[in-house]
Amino acid sequence: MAIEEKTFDYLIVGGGLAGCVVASRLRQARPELSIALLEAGPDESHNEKVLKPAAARSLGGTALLSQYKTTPQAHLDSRQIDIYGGRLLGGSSATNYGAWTRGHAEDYDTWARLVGDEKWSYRELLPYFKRSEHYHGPSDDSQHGYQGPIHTSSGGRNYPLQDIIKDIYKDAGFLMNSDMNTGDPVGISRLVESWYQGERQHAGICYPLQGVSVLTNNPVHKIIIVADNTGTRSATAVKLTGGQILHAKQEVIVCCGALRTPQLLMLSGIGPASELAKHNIDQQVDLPVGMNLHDHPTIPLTFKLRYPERGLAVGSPKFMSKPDHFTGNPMDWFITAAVAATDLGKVAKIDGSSPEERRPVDFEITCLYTGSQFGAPDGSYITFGVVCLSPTSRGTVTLQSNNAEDIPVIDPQYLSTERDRTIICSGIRLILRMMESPTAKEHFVGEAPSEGFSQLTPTSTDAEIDSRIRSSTNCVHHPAGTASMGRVVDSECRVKGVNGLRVVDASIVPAPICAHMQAPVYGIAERAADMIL
Ligand SMILES: Cc1cc2nc3c(=O)[nH]c(=O)nc-3n(C[C@H](O)[C@H](O)[C@H](O)COP(=O)(O)OP(=O)(O)OC[C@H]3O[C@@H](n4cnc5c(N)ncnc54)[C@H](O)[C@@H]3O)c2cc1C
Repeated sequence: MAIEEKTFDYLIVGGGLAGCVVASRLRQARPELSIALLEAGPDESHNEKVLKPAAARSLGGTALLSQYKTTPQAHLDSRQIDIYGGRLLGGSSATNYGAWTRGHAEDYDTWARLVGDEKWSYRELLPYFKRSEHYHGPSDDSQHGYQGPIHTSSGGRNYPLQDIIKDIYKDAGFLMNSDMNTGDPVGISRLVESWYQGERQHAGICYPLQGVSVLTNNPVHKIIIVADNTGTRSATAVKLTGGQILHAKQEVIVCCGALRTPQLLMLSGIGPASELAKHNIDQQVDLPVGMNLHDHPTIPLTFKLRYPERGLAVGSPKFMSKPDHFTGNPMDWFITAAVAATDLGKVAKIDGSSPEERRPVDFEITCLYTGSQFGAPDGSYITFGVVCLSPTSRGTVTLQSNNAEDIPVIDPQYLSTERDRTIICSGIRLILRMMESPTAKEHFVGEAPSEGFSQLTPTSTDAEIDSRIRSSTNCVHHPAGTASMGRVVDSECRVKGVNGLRVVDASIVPAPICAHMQAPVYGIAERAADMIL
């Protein structure tokens, strides 16, 4: 696309979830501003694969979903794990699975404490969470917004196994939580999604961009930083991979997501000296860019249905004949929980941590009414997932080369701490125990491992479970923390040591949030837009 204008008030780099929110809010509040939103990928907002939940499964393998591979993971049998990221207007909000969870109030209060600024506490962020959502659920003005751009709902779910799964969870002692998005997600809650009436709600279409110069298919290669004669550095422009330069009168705002934002900062000379030197990049500012990568690892466990002919899961003709089964994810309930104190005691003995160091949430159990480990789903299986929501493992994003189009080197160090391995192991043991209940036995035959694995049961040894963890853990694509607030940006999202440069996206989250990341990032971007204004 030929770009007519060369100078804008704001240059927003990355037209993903956060970039669209910031561009839209700045323009709505101050229509006189000239704003360019520079997105590496195309605008495919009305593509069926983006809009419809069933078609969205075929986004994999297309250019709209970048498939990043991690480095071989030492604690996962040296496997390279796939992490996906959307590369189109709307970013990962246009390619994600649509789960809408806010996390625990304590996550944000910890964040506020870490950076010494109450603005990031749950109480202070709440208006921004509310501002982003249009919740189609019970009325609770104290916790929810009903006029925001993103329609969220848990309605329309009519899956045949919903009561059975709920009963299994209740029999295990978990209490119902009627609304997991109030700052306390603990318990059994119904899935809330950003699929609404069978269509994806994503930032690229839900946040109006009229009046913003949306420049798609325009990857940015670097931010141009100039120093004045006092040594003060300022971001003044960006250089596109095609060589063109666009100037910013006020600010450059980087919103490229937790894998690409650190890459762009380093390509621009912001990062650790040793890393930049490897690629002959002159250092502008020494900041720990690319450190502190955190993500949520997960492991699937598939169970075989006793009566698949009843049409209980994806693939069975009876299940497939019901159109309302495809208006969102084929799942109903989440369990959100902390690991048992006894399990933490075991961790404390190994890593020297205090067993009293407890968090309100360590993991989540999901249950998808589908299973595909033997090829295409045939309606015979369902799949539980254990997601480690409060990992203590931290990894890095570093440079592969000094070309913005190359994929950075991603090393999340999944399950590198005893605590994280214990959390996953506890979740697996919980599922195995729950599936021994009389209700579960009536409906399921047992765990159905893929070829080459032995079946897990409640009597499986820790070594057997550990072996499964190493060979089957992957991730739910929630990377964050690589331009961490407090270390790389200040509590106003400004890059330390460079005027006119901010980061607003999942990169700034300093410590893991017990949530799927889109609702938090919408809140963060709303908060940041207000700050910039
Ligand atoms: C497959 C998948 C499933 C997920 N499922 C869920 C879920 O169910 N629930 C949930 O809450 N979260 C989910 N997530 C995570 C969630 O979508 C992300 O955490 C969130 O979108 C992050 O927002 P962001 O603004 O930080 O980055 P993104 O939304 O990823 O946006 C980054 C944007 O920057 C662009 N960009 C990158 N580099 C450049 C460059 N050099 N120049 C110009 N543009 C650039 C990219 O193309 C992209 O559009 C999922 C993510 C994926 C990928």
